[in-house]
Amino acid sequence: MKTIDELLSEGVAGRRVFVRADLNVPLDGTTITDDGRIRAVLPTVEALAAAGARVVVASHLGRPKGAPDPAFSLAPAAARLGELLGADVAFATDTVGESATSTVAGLTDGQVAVIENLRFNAGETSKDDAERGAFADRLAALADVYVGDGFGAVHRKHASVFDLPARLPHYAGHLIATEVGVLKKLTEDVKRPYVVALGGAKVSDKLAVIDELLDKADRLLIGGGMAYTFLKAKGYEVGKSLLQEDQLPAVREYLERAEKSGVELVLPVDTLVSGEFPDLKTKAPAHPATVAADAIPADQEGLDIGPETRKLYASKLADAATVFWNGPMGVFEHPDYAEGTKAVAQALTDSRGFTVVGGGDSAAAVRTLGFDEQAFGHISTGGGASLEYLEGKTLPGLAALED
Ligand SMILES: Nc1ncnc2c1ncn2[C@@H]1O[C@H](COP(=O)(O)OP(=O)(O)OP(=O)(O)O)[C@@H](O)[C@H]1O
Ligand SMILES: O=C(O)[C@H](O)COP(=O)(O)O
Repeated sequence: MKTIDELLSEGVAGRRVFVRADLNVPLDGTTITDDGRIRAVLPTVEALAAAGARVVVASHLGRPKGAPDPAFSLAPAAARLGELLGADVAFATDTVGESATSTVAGLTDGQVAVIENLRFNAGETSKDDAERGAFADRLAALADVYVGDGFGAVHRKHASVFDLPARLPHYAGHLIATEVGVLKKLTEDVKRPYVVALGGAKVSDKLAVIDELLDKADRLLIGGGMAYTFLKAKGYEVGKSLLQEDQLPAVREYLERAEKSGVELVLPVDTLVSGEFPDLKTKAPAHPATVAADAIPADQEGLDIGPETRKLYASKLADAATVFWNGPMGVFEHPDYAEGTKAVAQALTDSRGFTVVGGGDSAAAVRTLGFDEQAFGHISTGGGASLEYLEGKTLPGLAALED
């Protein structure tokens, strides 16, 4: 894999460089609540701009349905990138149309532009190779060189991640190089006990990872939206909680395998529940109840791990030599459901082992809940991406950067 350092030594002045970043930041309306993913790509963008490149930054944001949707505009991220760079950043209001073409044509050496959310075009995420390829062709027309630096999206076989680098000379940016360097340590010579804590809401994406982790980790702690499919698989009622019904047979198999192989698969013993999802805007008090994990009422939804589980998980993390954590333990964006995530973050900061936090929301949680980033071994910008890397899978966005 060639890196940006090689590109810089070849010289980039006057060349149009397409930087595929992951600017998928959490938003409250148009306000960015955590800009970690924008900061993470700064070294690459700054180095290219300083070397006189005409930098075209592109990303997805959220999951719009293949057409423009103002709620998912990248405009706030472009503005924040400009603030962090201390420079004007041009913004194209489309991806490959008139605005993008003229914005890129108008760049002078050392200037930076951001184009609109790549997922406003159905070709970006299409499963059809030809449709993705056609979009990649149009993106390729905007640049001379490709730099992959959107680590959080390298597990996606999407046009800008997988097909575009095949069409241009391609290099890995600083963020991807750093992320891969750290995560490699967890696949090669991992110090034990190795404990993995999993939570979050992308349950269908992430349940499959457990299959592999059962062979690699010594202990798995399950929280967040992920937990309820496990509780259901054990025969408990989970009410209105997040549930991945179609994966119940697989989860039952995981429980059996863990039992046989001696891997500790630890599930919540209690949970905070409510009849309704909390208001994340007003943050009005939610008054959750605490119930045992096998006593979730039919009309209630589990929204955080409970106090006994917090203590249990802290104790299971205390002796870890290596910890990987992805996915908040609850709906941490609301203060009434943040304690589970805080307890796990605290246990990691107290740990003397090597600790890695992965994921857009997990990293945002650590920062917005007031933890010191320096107290963690590494904070990865990718959740799904880092999990799939740890699984040993070939990630499309990394494979595409190979020579
Ligand atoms: N019990 C729950 N019910 C519903 N949502 C939950 C629950 N627990 C956590 N969440 C939500 O999970 C979301 C984060 O999940 P997600 O899987 O996207 O993690 P992530 O760290 O961002 O990883 P990635 O980078 O792969 O997206 C948060 O917005 C949080 O509110
Ligand atoms: O938040 C993430 O994990 C990345 O930005 C990828 O987003 P996605 O899960 O919508 O592809």
